[in-house]
Amino acid sequence: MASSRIISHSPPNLHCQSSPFDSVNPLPSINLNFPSKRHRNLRIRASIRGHRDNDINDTLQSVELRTSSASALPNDVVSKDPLSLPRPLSSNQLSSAVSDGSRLRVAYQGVRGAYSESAAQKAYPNCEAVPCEQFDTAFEAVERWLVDRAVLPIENSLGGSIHRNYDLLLRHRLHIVGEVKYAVHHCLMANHGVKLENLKRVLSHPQALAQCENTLAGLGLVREAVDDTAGAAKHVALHELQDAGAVASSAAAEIYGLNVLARDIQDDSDNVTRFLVLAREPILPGTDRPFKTSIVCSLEEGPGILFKALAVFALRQINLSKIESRPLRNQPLRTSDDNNKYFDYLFYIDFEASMADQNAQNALRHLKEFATFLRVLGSYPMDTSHTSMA
Ligand SMILES: O=C(O)C(=O)C[C@]1(C(=O)O)C=C[C@@H](O)C=C1
Repeated sequence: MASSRIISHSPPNLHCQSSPFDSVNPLPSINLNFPSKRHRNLRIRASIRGHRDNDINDTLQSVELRTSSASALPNDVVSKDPLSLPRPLSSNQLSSAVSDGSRLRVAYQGVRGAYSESAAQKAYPNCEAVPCEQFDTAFEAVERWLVDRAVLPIENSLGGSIHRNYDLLLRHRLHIVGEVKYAVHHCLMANHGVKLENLKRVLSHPQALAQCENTLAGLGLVREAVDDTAGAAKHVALHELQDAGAVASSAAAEIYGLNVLARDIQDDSDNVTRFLVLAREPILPGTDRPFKTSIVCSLEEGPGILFKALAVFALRQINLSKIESRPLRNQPLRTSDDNNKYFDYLFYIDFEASMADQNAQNALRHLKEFATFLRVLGSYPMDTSHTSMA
C-alpha cells in the first residue's frame, strides 16, 4: 500500500480577516505598485488560495480570477500534506493580475515536483515557484503582472528543442534575462506494491519519454504522453493505477507517495535541460562575465543566404551555440519565379557574446543587411555552472 493516501478535496476556502482583504467582498483586493504610469491606477482583485490565509506573502501559491467560482476549480490530489500543493494556473484564470512584490514569484509549467520547478528554484533559490497548466499560461502570467518571471524549458541534450516555447517566444513580448542548465535524472515509479513486471504502460511528458526511449522500449512498456512528468506521477497516484507507472523526478515520487522502481533511466547519464528565464523588461547586458544573446530572424531569398547570415558571426569569431529553424507561420510557403513552392523559415540563433560588445553589435548590423526581420530576444549571463542539483 502507498505510504500516503491520495484524496480529493474541495479547494481551501479563503478567509478574509484583515487588510489587504476587502471587508465588503470576500475576495482579497491588492493594490500593486506598478512602475509605469499606465498601470499605476490599476486595482486588481483576485482570490488567493493559500494554506495560511493570514500570511499572504508566504502562501501565495496560485492565483485565480475572482470570476472563477470555487466549484469550477478542479479537485486536487493530495498526498502527505493535503494543503501543501498549489494548483496550476490556467489561461482562463489570467484576466487579472496580482503580485505582492515582496518576493520574486516565478511561473513554471507543470505541477509540484516538475523539473521546471527545480529549475525555477535553481535560478532563484528564494523564489515562490508558481505552477501553470501550460507554457502559454506562464508567458501570460508574466505579461499580466501575475508573476515576476517565468522559467521554461527550451532544449534538452537528448530530446532536442521544445518547439512550442520557440514559437511562444515570438508570439509574446517577453525578454530572456537568464538561462539555467539543469541535470535531469529520471526515475520509473509506481504505486506501492506494484512491481516492474506488473507494468504495461508508462506516463510522462513526451520529452521525458524521449529521453528514456531505450530503457522504456527495452521494458516493453506502452508510452503515454501527458503535460508534465510530475503530473504523470500525480495521475498514477490519484487513480491508484496498478498497470501503469510514471517517469518523473525523485521529488515527484516523494510528493505523490510513489515507489521508485528504477533510478537514472535516461538513455545518457548526462541528461541536461536548458531553461530560459523570461521577464517583462530586458536586463542591461554586461561584459564582466560570459554573456549569450538570442535572436530570431527571417532572411531574404537567394542562394547562400543562410551561409551569409551565419558568416556575420564567424567573421567576428563569435561562437554560435544554437540554431533552430521554425516555419514562418503567417507565410509558411513562398512561390518562386519558376512557380516552385519553398518553405519559409524563422531562424532562432544563440551566440556567445553580449549586446554590450561592439563586435556583437557590428554582427547584427551586418545581418540586418539581408534579414527581412530581426528581433533580439535577450542578452543574458550564460549558465556556466556544471549542472548539479539532481
Ligand atoms: O515535465 C516536467 O517535469 C518538465 O519540467 C518539462 C520538461 C520539458 O518540457 O522538457 C523539462 C525537463 C525534462 O527534460 C522533461 C520535461
